Amino acid sequence: MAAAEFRAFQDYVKGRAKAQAEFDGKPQAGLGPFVLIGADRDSALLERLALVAKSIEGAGLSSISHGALSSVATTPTSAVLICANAAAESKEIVQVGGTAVVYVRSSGEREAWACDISSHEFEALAGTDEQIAADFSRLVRVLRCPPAPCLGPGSYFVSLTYPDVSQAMCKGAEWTPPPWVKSGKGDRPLHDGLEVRADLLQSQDPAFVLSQLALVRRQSEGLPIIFTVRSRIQGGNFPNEEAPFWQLTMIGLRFGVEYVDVEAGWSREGRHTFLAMAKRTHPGLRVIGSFHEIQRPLSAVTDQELCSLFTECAYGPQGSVDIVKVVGRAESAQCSIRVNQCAVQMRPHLPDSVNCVIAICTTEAGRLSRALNVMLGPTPVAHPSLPGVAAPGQLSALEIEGIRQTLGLPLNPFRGPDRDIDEAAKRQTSTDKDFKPPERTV
Ligand SMILES: O=C1C[C@@](O)(C(=O)O)C[C@@H](O)[C@@H]1O
Repeated sequence: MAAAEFRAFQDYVKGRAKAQAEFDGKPQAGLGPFVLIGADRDSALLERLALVAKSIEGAGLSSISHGALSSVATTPTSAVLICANAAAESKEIVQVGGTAVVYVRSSGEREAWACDISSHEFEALAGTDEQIAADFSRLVRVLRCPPAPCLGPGSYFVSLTYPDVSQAMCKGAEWTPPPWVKSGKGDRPLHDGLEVRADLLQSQDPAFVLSQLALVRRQSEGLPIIFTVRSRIQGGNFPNEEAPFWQLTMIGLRFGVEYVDVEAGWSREGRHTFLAMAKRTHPGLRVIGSFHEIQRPLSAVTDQELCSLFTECAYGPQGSVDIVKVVGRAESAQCSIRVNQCAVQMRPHLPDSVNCVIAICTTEAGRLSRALNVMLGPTPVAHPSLPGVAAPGQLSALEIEGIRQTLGLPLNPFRGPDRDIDEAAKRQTSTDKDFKPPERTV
């Protein structure tokens, strides 16, 4: 990691430094120049991508210069600085706050020197110039532009459960979006976001995770990526240890995901430090503050405890959490109603930065909560073509709309009639899928 803030956070995670970053609510203020590094053989690619970065409205990049890494300190913050083959250079760049150093490469081996001195990484997957430019623009926007409108009520994001997403994506010249992205009619994307559950991937090796993210972004039809690392105690498959969680979450930032999920079960100090760093260096990033209260049934959680979970999810530097998500474990339909009511009650007391709330329950008894959540915030969903559901009781968007219809609730008022939810889901339901809960540790 090269940018000063990234290095400081890595040191913090390794226990070598105290939390120090403060976030002043003006994330743009700390941005430095935008640096592209890469091997000599990729210099034409670097030149092309510098032009792409410069053309992005709102990114504040008005010129391109060429030079050595050591010239970063004197490069204007409005410049894209191209440093081809910076291998032999000093690491002075680590001292320059707010500077994004993007390691650009065409497919192939990652070079250790470039990984070491970069804060971000862009692999240009095979494809047309337009496809590569579209992928790169997304990284630039997260790093330089204000965030896109936040996912909100009525929207659905699919929780991907592939151990390897290449199972669902063709790697050939003609990239075909999978059915959880594009409807049979092919007019508009079916969902509003794609959640990459890094803990469910077959490997958490940085190179593998980065390549999975690159595939998803290429196939996403512009849908934002939500990057999640869920530990076992939180209903996922990752160890219940905080430092490895931050390290893997940093891989999501390194790639340039649009949303990151931060579980409120981790230490306040860790969350505060991470959020301060992440929001300062990624003005386009959105944060979902989550809590999974699933080790005990909701009947064992008092109203006061349940309400305070919403507040805890919003904890962080001012303005840093965009969405609050509380997940409980239901034993009856009553639990769904309770979690929903609690969300409605707490909503006005959350910080202004919180755009919306997600309040759902796991288990089959909790399905009602998913149908009710449609009015509160984005709803995580399954899809029949995925290998399984991400949580017990998770439903597809079509199933959720079906429940609303059956119960006589207003059909999703945020989705126009032109928005086909899913043809494939009419043939098979997500409930046919097996869910193998990770082993319980408590
Ligand atoms: O937090 C959530 C909610 C979820 O656990 C569910 O119950 O649908 C599924 C997860 O993938 C997601 O990150």
